[in-house]
Amino acid sequence: SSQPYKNLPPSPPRLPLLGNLHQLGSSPHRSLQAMAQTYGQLMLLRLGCVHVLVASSADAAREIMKTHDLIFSNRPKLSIPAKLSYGSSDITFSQYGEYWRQAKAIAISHLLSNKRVQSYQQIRKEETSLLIRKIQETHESVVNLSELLISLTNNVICRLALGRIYDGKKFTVLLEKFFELLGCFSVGSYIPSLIWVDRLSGLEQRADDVAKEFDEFLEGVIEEHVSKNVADDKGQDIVDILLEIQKTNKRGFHIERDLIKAITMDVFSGGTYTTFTNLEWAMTELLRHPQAMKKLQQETREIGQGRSMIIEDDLDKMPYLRAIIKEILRLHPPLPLLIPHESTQDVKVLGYDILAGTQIIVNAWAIGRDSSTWVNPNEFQPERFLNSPIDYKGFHFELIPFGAGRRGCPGIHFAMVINELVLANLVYKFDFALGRGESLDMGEAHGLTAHKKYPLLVTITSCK
Ligand code: HEM
Repeated sequence: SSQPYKNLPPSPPRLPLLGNLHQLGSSPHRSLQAMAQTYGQLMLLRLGCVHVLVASSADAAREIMKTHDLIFSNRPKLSIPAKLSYGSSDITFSQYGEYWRQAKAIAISHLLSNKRVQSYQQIRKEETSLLIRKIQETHESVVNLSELLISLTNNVICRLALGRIYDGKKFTVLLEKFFELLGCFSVGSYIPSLIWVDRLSGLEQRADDVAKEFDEFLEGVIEEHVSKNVADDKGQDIVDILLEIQKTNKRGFHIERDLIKAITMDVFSGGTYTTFTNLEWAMTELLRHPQAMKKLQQETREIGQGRSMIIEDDLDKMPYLRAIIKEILRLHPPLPLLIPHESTQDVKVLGYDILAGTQIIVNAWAIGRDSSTWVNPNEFQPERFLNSPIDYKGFHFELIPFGAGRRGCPGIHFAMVINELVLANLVYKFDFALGRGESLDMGEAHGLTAHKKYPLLVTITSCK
């Protein structure tokens, strides 16, 4: 090739123009895992015109997100996400640099800090009781748990971010369209000469339309905050905090209105479907594994002592709950391929030369199921975490559902308190059986997050 003196990672054979694109299939994390079994923990693909390095082992991930973290902290320019993030001027899709550093620092120290997350306790409690009440009061014999969980996560995020619930059909449909587009494959991002395919298919137009509609919605939300007509929560929501930082300019970093809107969108795009996906798979695996369900119920019922609800202070005393959540994140990371990174310099990784401008995909899904690290990697065995120091916070590279290093997820604590609280309460309050006709299909939907393809339908057999 054009770099004969370089020691490039192994590459599968490729087609002209497409490269390896046609091999990704509808479940890229699975196809890439299979390819890595032949080509190794670091392999170099060509997706259209783009060189893509795929990391499929904990060692390879550690090299990328720790040893050479700085070099790999850029994001590739992706045309559809750019349209949905004010031209990549948010945290998630912005290029590595001072702007991103400032924006991320705001998220970490002002919006998603432990103290801030703590301050939202009441909202989580209210929304969890509402979920319980909805289940108690349902007249249906079969409950669509997926629908209830998505509505819970949307409501919690809406209240924390925007100060009140926007649950009208219009907003729900807008969010759905937004996620669908984020997960869409854009041909033009990989084969620029085929950008017309995205135009012809209407993909670009749809992204522009959704971006515009979201922008108008967020403008309305900001106006409402500026004129202080927020109906619901008295505490400060994320829009309030951002407006205050803008006004006082206390970080010495001027916040444009677009950044306020872009960060608010990050909270939705980063926080809703991921959180929901985690809860949905947790309930699904528990229904498939009645022993684990029983053990978790016992744990919550011993701690709950017949009180009306599990509260956040109880969660620390529930090691089995935590083990279950880790096991779910290992088997079903909501973003199986994380979010792509990009290298900014030539660098040597595990003996291979990686060129500047290479796109990086870390297969967190495959790493979580790597048989050289995990015993019975495809089995749901939460006990494996009971006496194990392994955590998901980005220090143990065998379990990286939130990524790691500079680009790692800033919302881990924010998401996990919701998930622990909701899961603990669901199993504390109810006994479940599978809904009629539900055979627990384990299929994954295609798109941004690998949530369940079909909704989880359950029957409530008793209520405490
Ligand atoms: C179970 C829930 C969640 C999962 C599994 C998850 C996972 C991830 C992953 C895999 C990344 C990319 C890491 C990388 O590039 O290496 C990420 C980034 C990010 N997440 Fe999360 N996330 C979750 C919840 C949240 C929440 C609740 C928020 C905000 C309220 C959030 C905000 C973000 C942001 C802003 C980024 C971009 C960071 C950057 O590019 O510097 N996430 N998340």
